[in-house]
Amino acid sequence: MPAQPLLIALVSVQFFVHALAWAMTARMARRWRATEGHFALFWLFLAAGLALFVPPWASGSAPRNLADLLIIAAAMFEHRGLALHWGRCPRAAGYVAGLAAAAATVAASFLLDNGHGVRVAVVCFGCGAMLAASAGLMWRLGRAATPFFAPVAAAGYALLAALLLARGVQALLVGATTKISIDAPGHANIPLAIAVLFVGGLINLAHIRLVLGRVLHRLGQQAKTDELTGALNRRGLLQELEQAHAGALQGRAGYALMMVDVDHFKAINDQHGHAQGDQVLRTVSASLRAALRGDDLVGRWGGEEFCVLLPRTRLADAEHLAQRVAARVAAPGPGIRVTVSIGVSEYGPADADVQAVIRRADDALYAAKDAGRNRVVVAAG
Ligand SMILES: Nc1nc2c(ncn2[C@@H]2O[C@H](COP(=O)(O)OP(=O)(O)OP(=O)(O)O)[C@@H](O)[C@H]2O)c(=O)[nH]1
Repeated sequence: MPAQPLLIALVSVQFFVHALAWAMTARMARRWRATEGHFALFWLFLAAGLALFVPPWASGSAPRNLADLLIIAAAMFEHRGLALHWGRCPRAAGYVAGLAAAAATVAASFLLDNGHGVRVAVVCFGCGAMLAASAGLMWRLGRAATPFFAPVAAAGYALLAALLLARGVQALLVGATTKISIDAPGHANIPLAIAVLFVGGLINLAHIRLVLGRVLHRLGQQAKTDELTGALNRRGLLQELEQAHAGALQGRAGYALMMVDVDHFKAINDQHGHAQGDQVLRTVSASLRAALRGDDLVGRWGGEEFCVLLPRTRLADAEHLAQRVAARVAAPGPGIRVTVSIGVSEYGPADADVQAVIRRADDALYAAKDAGRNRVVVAAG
């Protein structure tokens, strides 16, 4: 197969993959609604711009100038779509000003008939600036999600931007042929075509991996969060408890536990309805978090029962915290007034696993219920 059709076919495939990557990652990250308009406009402007390079328009100077502006506009929509995807919303005014400056330059060069160098430079600078902005965006925004792939995407965008900017400077210095053929011998567009092909592929892969990282992170968070209260669910808290226990067994600091149960919750449901009961659970969960310290972890153990992990805490301090929690929940407020019973236990070196510590806190909780509720009972060590 001759080189030119092969390269054109490969570059087209690259653009197609880019479209697929965009649509797929936007859907995965639930950013499709925010970006689909930009996606459509990117392809519309790109297709219209590229169409103007095809006969019968290909030979005219005016269509070529229009094509350049359409391609710059496409690059702008690509960049803004990317920014919206990552939760940024750049002001439209900046793009409009950039496009207006490009249009003015192209129009001036067209009127003054001062050659094609300016035209090529404008399209290279316009698209290069957008790619450089995308590089900055990927660097800043993606870094926190998946450290390796964000710099890869940023470097890909930066490389393409540098190539385009260099091509623009070259066009200004030595002029540019109107011929866009990508395999004409010695033609300056060959490195650009190859860069689009390979670096574009790399960017797409990095972007897919970045979005996957975010989606997996979100799913991981969801898997250990209780939907009703926003606290950890039983699985999430158990993971934390097992980690704390393993650390304590290895000689790191111990921990204490609180089992917190809402008193007479069935009666609250019966009197006020299930929705009000749900609201009580949210309020109790929020009160627990508000009464505790930054690294204490609250989880919903099931039904109306909560479990709290108190890292690096001795029994006496845990009891004090439990009293504070009980007082806070029982404090008068706008909603239904409830009280809680709390059982407290502490890790001991004889506890082979975390279940032993949980069992002691549970027994203490039952003792609090038996003793009349609305109280704190501390498990014997
Ligand atoms: N609204 C609501 N109710 C729930 C939820 N999960 C469990 N429950 C209800 O919580 C009630 C728990 O009742 P019991 O186990 O008898 O406990 P209690 O009434 O709090 O009694 P004591 O714990 O002995 O003070 C049951 O009626 C469950 O249906 C929930 O997610 N939302």
